[in-house]
Amino acid sequence: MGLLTIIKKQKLKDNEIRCLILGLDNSGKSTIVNRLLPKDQRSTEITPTVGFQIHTAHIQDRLVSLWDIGGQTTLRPFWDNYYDKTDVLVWCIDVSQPLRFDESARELFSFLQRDRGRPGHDLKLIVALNKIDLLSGSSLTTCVASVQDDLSDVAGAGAVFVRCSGVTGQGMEELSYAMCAD
Ligand SMILES: Nc1nc2c(ncn2[C@@H]2O[C@H](COP(=O)(O)OP(=O)(O)OP(=O)(O)O)[C@@H](O)[C@H]2O)c(=O)[nH]1
Ligand SMILES: [Mg+2]
Repeated sequence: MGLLTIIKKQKLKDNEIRCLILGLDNSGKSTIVNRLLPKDQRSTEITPTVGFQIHTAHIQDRLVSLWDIGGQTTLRPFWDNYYDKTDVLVWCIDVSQPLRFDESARELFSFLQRDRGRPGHDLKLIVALNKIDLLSGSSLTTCVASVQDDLSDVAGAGAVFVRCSGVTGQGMEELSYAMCAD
């Protein structure tokens, strides 16, 4: 391999972001990841993730590896394995399911227990308030306020909240920007 090729590869690597997408089952993680991919690489059908899937995409001029891990109860003990090398954690939550907000907050808390010094330092935490297309008007306002209330203490002051819909694509630009902004 020539020196130029090595330098080019290193540059690409330096610019790479490792993004971990976690959250409860059915919150829409894989649907969001699918939306972040170029149109010709998107799946037409998303099924519950058993284990994990890794995709790589150019987002906002950065090379991003997207680690999409299944959220079913039996898979959650394995989440820890992915924490260490993560640059950006996208915590996905279904805003249309207020009955699961507590469970989501508890799981995020427990996950961050691994190393609470990281968020806001070498780990960017983004909370994706997904499925906003299922709510409108005052119910959307109420649910978003409630979920932010439940999660903001756990997520910490530096966390960024983005409203989005993996199905309609609303808010995906903001999510991409939040993932890649310095
Ligand atoms: N209306 C609506 N439905 C969504 C949205 N995002 C995901 N869904 C639906 O929610 C269901 C679950 O989506 P997935 O992307 O498989 O959820 P997941 O979080 O990856 O689930 P696990 O892999 O089991 O952890 C699917 O039927 C999706 O079509 C959204 O923004 N709006
Ligand atoms: Mg999935």
